[in-house]
Amino acid sequence: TRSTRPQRLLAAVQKNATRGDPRSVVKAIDEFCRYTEWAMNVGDEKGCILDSVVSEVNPATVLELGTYCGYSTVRIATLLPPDAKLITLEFNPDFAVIARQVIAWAGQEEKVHLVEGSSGDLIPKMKEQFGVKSFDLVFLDHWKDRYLPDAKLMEAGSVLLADNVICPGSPDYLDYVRNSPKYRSQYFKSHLEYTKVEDGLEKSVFLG
Ligand SMILES: O=C(NC/C=C/[C@H]1O[C@@H](n2cnc3cncnc32)[C@H](O)[C@@H]1O)c1cc([N+](=O)[O-])cc(O)c1O
Ligand SMILES: [Mg+2]
Repeated sequence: TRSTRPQRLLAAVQKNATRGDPRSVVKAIDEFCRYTEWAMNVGDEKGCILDSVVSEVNPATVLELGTYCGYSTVRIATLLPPDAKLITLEFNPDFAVIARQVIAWAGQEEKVHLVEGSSGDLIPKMKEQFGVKSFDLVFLDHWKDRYLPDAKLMEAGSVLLADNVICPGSPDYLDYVRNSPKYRSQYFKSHLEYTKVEDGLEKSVFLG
């Protein structure tokens, strides 16, 4: 049967990236998605904004919602100190299988804990299951209609960084974080990965 897009993306990583070199994995995925087959990774342009926010927050604990193929997982993990923890949630087992191999190829397994399941179920269990009361940084890049309900599950002090607030868009989430006194929100204008369409990231600092 025909391969899936994540399988073709992984094959491109294994063919073109150097094992243990996370930057070469990021580059291989970006080249594959730009010149061969588009895929919904945060991409190189928005990825640089993601990198700058991760470096600024310098988090000890990170939660990523929506692993997909592990592109942003690798970008974030590469910037974390050895004792930092990145928990990434993915409910599609086929995507999880691919992401684990991309993360391994990049040599980032030690810092990454990929948990299979849905954010709505897992976030309430974070404390008891992983001993993490709150995260220093949360990267939201999963189904756009889950951003707001999941943000409300996590109001325990952290910086939220959301992908795609313009395209495909998450209007209810954007309205909430921009108008709630609990957040100081900031928009980073960019483009939808590998295209000229406008998109951006929204960084929202929880004020308590
Ligand atoms: O739709 C987009 N992203 C949805 C991402 C979805 C990914 O997160 C997982 N997931 C979903 N809810 C989950 C809940 N819990 C765990 N994993 C979950 C899905 O299994 C998938 O791996 C998207 C679309 C475009 N686009 O141009 O169309 C561009 C982008 O950058 C995007 O991120
Ligand atoms: Mg996205």
